Amino acid sequence: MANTRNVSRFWEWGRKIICVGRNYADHAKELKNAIPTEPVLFLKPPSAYVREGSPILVPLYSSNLHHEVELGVVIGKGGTAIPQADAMEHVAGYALCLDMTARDVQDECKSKGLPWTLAKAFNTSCPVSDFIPKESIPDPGNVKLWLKVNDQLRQSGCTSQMIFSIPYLISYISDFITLEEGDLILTGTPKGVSAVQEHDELQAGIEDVVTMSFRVDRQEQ
Ligand SMILES: O=C([O-])CC(=O)C(=O)O
Ligand SMILES: [Mg+2]
Repeated sequence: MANTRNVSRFWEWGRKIICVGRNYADHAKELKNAIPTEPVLFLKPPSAYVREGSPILVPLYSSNLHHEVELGVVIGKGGTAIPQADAMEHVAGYALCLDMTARDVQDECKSKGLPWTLAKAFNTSCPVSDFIPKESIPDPGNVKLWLKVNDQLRQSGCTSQMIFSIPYLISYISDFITLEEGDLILTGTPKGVSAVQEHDELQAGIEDVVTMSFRVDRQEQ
């Protein structure tokens, strides 16, 4: 069994954040991306974490910062080439996460064939909830996620819509990138992504499990 106690403050561990993109067909379509035939991966550094009480900062170089609500999977036991059948033994728990994305920068990177680093990995690009012990989400393949901006519902989806399941993702990622205790996997966002502005209030939740809220500020010059 994974040791859930150790990683309950996983954001302080300095471990990697592995993000899966285009894992919901409805979101891939809204951004006019093809439905992937294998997982699309990118990384955020641990400096991207932000916790409730601190604001999400719009980077100086972006004028189109988007929210993406996602289920995060916290790794409790590391491994390489983890078989799908064993994958859930490596999970300590979950977190509600936002994959904040400078969409204008990402669009430019995409058109130039450049990596998404400044679009996805800037400071405060990964707001996270408290740690959610594994037992609190018995079926991570069927949880409802939602996000509101200033009390207006923008995203509402269910992890049952994921193209690649959590066990598949853990197995796939660990073939190439060794997973370590305290790593976080962001499993992709459902449709409804949209822009946020300075002074907006974001509220997000996993139905019946957790809610969190963040204020948006502009980064100081
Ligand atoms: O930027 C994107 O659209 C890819 C992504 O992170 C997601 O689908 O969650
Ligand atoms: Mg995302």
